[in-house]
Amino acid sequence: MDLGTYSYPEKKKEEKLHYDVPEGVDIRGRYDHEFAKILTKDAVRLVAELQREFRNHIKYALECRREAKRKYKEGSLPGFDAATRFIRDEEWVCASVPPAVADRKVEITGPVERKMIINALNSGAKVFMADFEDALSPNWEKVMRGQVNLKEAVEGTIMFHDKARNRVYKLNDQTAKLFVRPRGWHLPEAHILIDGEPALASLVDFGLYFYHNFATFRRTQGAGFGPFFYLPKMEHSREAKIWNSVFERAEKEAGIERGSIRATVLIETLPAVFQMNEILYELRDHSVGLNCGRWDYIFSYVKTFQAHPDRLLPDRVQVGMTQHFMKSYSDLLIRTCHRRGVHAMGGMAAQIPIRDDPVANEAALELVRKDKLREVKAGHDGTWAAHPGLVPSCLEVFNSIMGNSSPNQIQTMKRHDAANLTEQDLLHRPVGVRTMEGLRLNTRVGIQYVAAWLTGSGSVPLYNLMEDAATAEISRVQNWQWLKYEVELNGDGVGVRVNKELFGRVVEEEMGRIEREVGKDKFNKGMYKEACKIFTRQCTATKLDDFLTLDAYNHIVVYHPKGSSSRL
Ligand SMILES: CC(=O)SCCNC(=O)CCNC(=O)[C@H](O)C(C)(C)COP(=O)(O)OP(=O)(O)OC[C@H]1O[C@@H](n2cnc3c(N)ncnc32)[C@H](O)[C@@H]1OP(=O)(O)O
Ligand SMILES: O=CC(=O)O
Ligand SMILES: [Mg+2]
Repeated sequence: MDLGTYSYPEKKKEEKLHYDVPEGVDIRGRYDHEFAKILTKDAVRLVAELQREFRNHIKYALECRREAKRKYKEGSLPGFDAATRFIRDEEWVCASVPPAVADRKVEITGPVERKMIINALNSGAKVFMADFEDALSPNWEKVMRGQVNLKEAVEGTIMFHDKARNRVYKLNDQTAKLFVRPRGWHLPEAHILIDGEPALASLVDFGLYFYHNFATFRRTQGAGFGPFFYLPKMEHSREAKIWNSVFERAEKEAGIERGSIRATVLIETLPAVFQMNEILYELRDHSVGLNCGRWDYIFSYVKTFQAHPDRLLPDRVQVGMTQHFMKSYSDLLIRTCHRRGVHAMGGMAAQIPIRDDPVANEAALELVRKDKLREVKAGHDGTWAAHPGLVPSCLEVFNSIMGNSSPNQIQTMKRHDAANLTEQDLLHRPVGVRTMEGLRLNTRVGIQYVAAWLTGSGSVPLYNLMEDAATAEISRVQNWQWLKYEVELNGDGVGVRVNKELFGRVVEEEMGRIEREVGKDKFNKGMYKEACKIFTRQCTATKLDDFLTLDAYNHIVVYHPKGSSSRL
């Protein structure tokens, strides 16, 4: 048994080896005999077929996003769509919840890394959301190893040998149920070319995982259903409709019943909050709820209102779930999901355990408990935990309100009171102040996150909080917006305005602080200077980049054989 260490083919041989792919497909990622077991001709054929069938729909959906953005930039506000009022008004429900995932009180999340997968599946959480998205830096090695790891996880054979600690990790008898989050529609997988174009990362992650695991998963985990997915960053129900068609196509290909695949959609963009019924409607045979992706939601609020200086956010730390627009979003999500018979999942508190400081650790845990108590009392059926150390507390809070034996509150917390939430509630201006420390923290966190991402870590602990692509995006777009409008830092009492000169000084000083904090050696060996360049450019660009990771992705693409050209 291979315990997580891989023997690579000799260099000379490696260059001659290549993946056996179907016509029209070219794989530019490094050859590895483990990856070749994932990139089989039939598995890649499914990905290629999905891409050929859906690429134009996806391109159109992305074009619609750009068109909506143009309107918001001209002053429009997102809102409910009059044309789909009938979907919101009529009574209908989604397909019933698969018994295997009726209870989702606590879901742990984490990147698709071997040790993390084993720890997460063993954590005592009901579900593990294995992430190719916010928590992963999607370089070729991570993405492909992630697929290898998930296959072994579904087969139940996954193991890891931590040689330094002489510790072997393997699965317990009882494990969490697996959900997989593929990357968003906007991201390419540059190492796979289909008909000369980069593959759509969502379809690569979905297609390869589905192909290799659907049969085993349905037998061992899903009790006849599955596989299960989380779907990120959608802005409109037309995007959910594409996913629904992708699922139907995959089910047909696999010869399994329609409605076997189930997915929870993250409501994590501002436009999508006005489309929750419509999204569930499109996916009604494949849905298993919605989730409050609070961090991307805040990012999306800034992005949507990038040209609305009257809607600037206060410091990032002040934009919590008790802000009126955030509370309204969570209440409406619960109301919508329960009316349609599916789970209303809560989101991620950013606090993580603080190992070396019991007092600070207890304070962090208390913040998490408070957040979870608010969620369960509001009617959420479950929540996310970033770390195994948080799972018992989250579970205890949910059980204390729901009772150990109730799997969810779908039928008991209808939240009729939230039916009257308006566009004004959902767009309510956030309250709070902006400070120099807010600007500094955004900068310090943003640069360190990008540095980690460039070296292969998509989720990192920074200042005792979990940081991932979604939280880092808030830091980036907030700096951009403050710079663009030269806002006054009104919380410090000194009335300083943010401009390029001030920002330049802040970047320099914060780079100095990072160097002191991480140490000269780590700083010099790391990618902090490159990260600083990327982050600073994005904060000061005239036009706001849609995603931090799109630009940064170009820095982690490695073609094989080396030197072959990029077609991104
Ligand atoms: C906005 C969103 O999209 S949220 C969802 C996406 N984000 C995430 O999924 C973040 C998930 N969390 C993490 O990645 C990690 O908890 C981090 C990076 C924040 C902190 O990780 P670490 O610094 O390794 O934490 P720490 O040192 O306390 O870990 C202790 C142990 O718990 C494990 N662990 C920590 N987090 C997780 C996790 N989420 N899943 C599984 N195991 C975990 C570690 O691997 C380590 O295991 P070991 O004792 O066997 O070696
Ligand atoms: O994906 C979750 C989020 O909060 O963003
Ligand atoms: Mg997100």
